Amino acid sequence: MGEFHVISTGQQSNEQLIEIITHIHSYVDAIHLREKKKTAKELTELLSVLITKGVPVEKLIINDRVDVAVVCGAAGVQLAYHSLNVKTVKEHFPSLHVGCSVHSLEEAQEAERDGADYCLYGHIFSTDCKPGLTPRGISELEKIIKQTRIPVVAIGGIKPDNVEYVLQAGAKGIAVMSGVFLADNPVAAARTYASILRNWRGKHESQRL
Ligand SMILES: Cc1nc(C(=O)O)sc1CCOP(=O)(O)O
Repeated sequence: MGEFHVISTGQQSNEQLIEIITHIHSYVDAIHLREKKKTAKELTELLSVLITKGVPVEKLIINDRVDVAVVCGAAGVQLAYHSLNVKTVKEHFPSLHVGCSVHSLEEAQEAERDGADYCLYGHIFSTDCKPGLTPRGISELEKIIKQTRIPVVAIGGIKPDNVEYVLQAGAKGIAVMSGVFLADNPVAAARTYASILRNWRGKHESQRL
């Protein structure tokens, strides 16, 4: 409970990403490199520098590029509808942590059947990253969580003041893009989310004792 995923925007240079990620990795549980415009070569160079600078491979998740994830020893991949399918990736790379991006109950259940380790479901709240699309909202999130057995991480418009709602709905965690990578101060932003998640975990773990 209370996992913190951050997702790169695809709008930043390797230098900017290195600067941000080397300063925030200790506050987060997973760093998704969602760099659709970067070549395999640019991505592997980025990963190589991040790893050399001490970013743990266990936290590195590569969006879509199974080849890059495997070659660089990243912990996982995040697959979308246009990616290799979850089942194929799991068959070939059983030790790779596989997340699947889903937008409906049917897709979440399919991801589960195919062996995904978790799914990212969104977008929950309105976000500039999905202009013109209606957000799915908390009650849909809750419905999906109740009807799937794999962990559901909530994405889309997650800001410090709405984190609690998605956790209350039963999400395994949150995934944040602009709230961290496009913040004026990404380190302070990451620290803020991490602190909210830590408080939430503290409160809920003590309630279970
Ligand atoms: C990358 C992505 N996927 C989504 C989905 O619904 O699958 S929403 C999204 C963007 C999330 O950005 P922000 O945290 O800035 O709202």
